[in-house]
Amino acid sequence: MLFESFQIPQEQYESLSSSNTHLLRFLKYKTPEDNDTVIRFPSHTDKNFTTIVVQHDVGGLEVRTKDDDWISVESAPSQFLFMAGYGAMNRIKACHHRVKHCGDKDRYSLGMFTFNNGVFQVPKELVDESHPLLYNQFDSRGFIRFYNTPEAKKAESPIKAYCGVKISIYI
Ligand SMILES: O=C(O)CCC(=O)C(=O)O
Ligand SMILES: [Fe+2]
Repeated sequence: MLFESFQIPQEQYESLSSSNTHLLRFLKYKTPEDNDTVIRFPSHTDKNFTTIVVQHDVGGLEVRTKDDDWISVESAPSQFLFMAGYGAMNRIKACHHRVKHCGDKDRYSLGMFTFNNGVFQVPKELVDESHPLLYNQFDSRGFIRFYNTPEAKKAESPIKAYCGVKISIYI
């Protein structure tokens, strides 16, 4: 669906979408000991390709907008948040998100993390004069290993630090 929305022909994305691995993770956040609002999962972007999160009963998930405001994602049975993980599609930015959890109830959420296997390359349909190539092709598993290094941790954008296209200006 994601590739189709950018009018990428099926033969182009088939190899990308057929070599994915999905990880379904249940998360439980115990009732906080004090009653102040607590950041339970600090702001981050995911290191996989895309993520779907659904919250059960207790909300708290927030996403950061391009103006650096935080907006909360409603917790409703029919509400799923679909977000870009490393955001190497050239057009879609990685989604910064966090979890704030307060009150007197445990919080449960369910996340489905989709990983690319092998080498990821920005589809050429997403590169043009207004959208120059931002990322060199990279090994998705290699990026996961890089993500836990001190270099990635101090980078504003781990994916840019790993495989961002470096622009040289000659004067
Ligand atoms: O628990 C949530 O709502 C989000 C969890 C999350 O962001 C993560 O596991 O990467
Ligand atoms: Fe996350």
